[in-house]
Amino acid sequence: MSDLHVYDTTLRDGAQQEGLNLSVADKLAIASHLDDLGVGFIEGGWPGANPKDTEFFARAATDLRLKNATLAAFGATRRVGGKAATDPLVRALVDSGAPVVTLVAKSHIGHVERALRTTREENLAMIRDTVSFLRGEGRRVFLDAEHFFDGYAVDRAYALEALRAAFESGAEVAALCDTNGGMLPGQVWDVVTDVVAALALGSGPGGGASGDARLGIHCHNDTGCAVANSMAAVGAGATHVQGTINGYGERTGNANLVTVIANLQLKEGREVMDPHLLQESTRISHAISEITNVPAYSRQPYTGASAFAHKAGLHASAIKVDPDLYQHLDPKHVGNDMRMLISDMAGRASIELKSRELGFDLDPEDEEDSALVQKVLARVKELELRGYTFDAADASFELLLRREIAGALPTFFDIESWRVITDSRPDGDALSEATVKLSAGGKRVLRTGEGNGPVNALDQALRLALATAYPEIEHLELIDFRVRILDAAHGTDAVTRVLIETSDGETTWETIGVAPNILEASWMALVESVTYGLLRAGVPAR
Ligand SMILES: CC(=O)SCCNC(=O)CCNC(=O)[C@H](O)C(C)(C)COP(=O)(O)OP(=O)(O)OC[C@H]1O[C@@H](n2cnc3c(N)ncnc32)[C@H](O)[C@@H]1OP(=O)(O)O
Ligand SMILES: CC(=O)C(=O)O
Repeated sequence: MSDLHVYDTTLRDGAQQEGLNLSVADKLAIASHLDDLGVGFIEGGWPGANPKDTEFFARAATDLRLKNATLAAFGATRRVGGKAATDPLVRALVDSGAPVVTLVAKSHIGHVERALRTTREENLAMIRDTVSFLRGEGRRVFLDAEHFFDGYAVDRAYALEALRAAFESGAEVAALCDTNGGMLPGQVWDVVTDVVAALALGSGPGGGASGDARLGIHCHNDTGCAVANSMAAVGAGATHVQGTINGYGERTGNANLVTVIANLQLKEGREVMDPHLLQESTRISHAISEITNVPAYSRQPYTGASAFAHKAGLHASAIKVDPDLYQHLDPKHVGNDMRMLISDMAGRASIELKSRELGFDLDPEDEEDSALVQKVLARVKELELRGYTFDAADASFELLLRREIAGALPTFFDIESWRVITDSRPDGDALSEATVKLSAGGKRVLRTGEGNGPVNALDQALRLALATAYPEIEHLELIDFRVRILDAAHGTDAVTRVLIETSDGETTWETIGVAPNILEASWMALVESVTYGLLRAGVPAR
């Protein structure tokens, strides 16, 4: 295994993302996932800065059993003119019990003079005093050299002096921070190369810094280069890399740690972590999205839902021969999957591969299968012209395919008719009432449902009508409903596209309906959603 430190700051810098607010329980749950992923260090927050972070460290001491990672507490150097030993925020770092303390310190002379409003000597004294004190308290100390790259451009000698002060006082790591995120990879490479030489680093164990000292990197993504900058720094000699899961962080975020690790390991051949743990990265990235309540970014490299999803027919036809022809690596390395998307850009190969993904092995050499593929393809193209979008409604595509394959789709129910009315009421609210007539379980059923809107009422009525024949329907929940008016420029020619997301508590699926009338489109998507739910549950037609 390589000697590179993998340092995660999701719980500290990640939590500085706009709209992200983690409870102590959330932080503990995320820390567990990070440990499962195999990161070396988990920065838990800033104890003393807010009660939540203080409590996190207190609870971590009793509730968190880390297998792989070491916990780090983040904080600042002591106050100007004070003493580390009596600084309450420095004391809180010790009291956190974390074995590692990461100190943010100024290395940019402009920040020393204008933000700290002190002298260059006092800033260096703050670094020395705080690092020495924490070392004396038995802590490993890492230093985050804030605004290092901008500071280096203004006064290289002073920026280096700040790092020397930290190392001479016993810091193990000095992480160069691109705090404003404005750097480009070439600049980072040049600066890190120079710092490694100037501080005579690179002669230590593992090709790292001399003695136990290491140079680290902490990048923000303001130029869209956080990952590339982190890679450049590691290439130039940094042996400690910081980042966050899903690239969370202040402003445009931090370097996405999974992307950095996967790049180093799978592209550059460095053994950063156990390959089995890397295979957990997609699952863990998504599990953490659930906790943060920030929707997973589908186009995220390696772990995104679309990272190995293929839409173009030409891609599919080559992938049929060998997936490597249109994929930069096997998604299994990061625990992701290849998926075929069906749309009007599909070709026969797309339909064949998607069918295989769904468990239907259609043989292109077989005349019947080939005709079926051609028919499905033609149907998809015709429907997409009318406003369907099957790449957002996988479940509806599966139903379309099954309708063409003899015996692949049971007839769960037959709709006779449906109707909705909406009443305005004296209290100002409007209430909708829907009536559905259908046959299921060998009986004709008529049910009425009420709802706060017409689609809600239709959903209720459909469920009531099916409940006796299919009690399994109780587990299905409509979780999202999206409407889009297409070709609105044509006024009355406009059609409505409705996408419905449904859950059975374990998984979710999307269905689609397209019609000139919004209620008709909604009804189509609802019927598809329920049909697919019954199919997934393995229920026989009754
Ligand atoms: C680059 C980064 O992202 S570093 C992480 C930043 N994270 C955060 O700021 C989140 C947590 N922060 C907080 O809760 C609060 O800002 C606290 C508790 C740390 C401080 O709060 P307050 O005492 O009210 O001070 P305030 O936030 O207004 O100002 C920060 C003070 O720290 C000083 N300071 C800034 N950097 C450092 C440093 N590296 N070392 C010592 N002091 C510093 C500032 O000069 C300022 O001093 P002043 O009060 O004499 O003006
Ligand atoms: C320390 C830190 O988060 C930064 O400089 O960006």
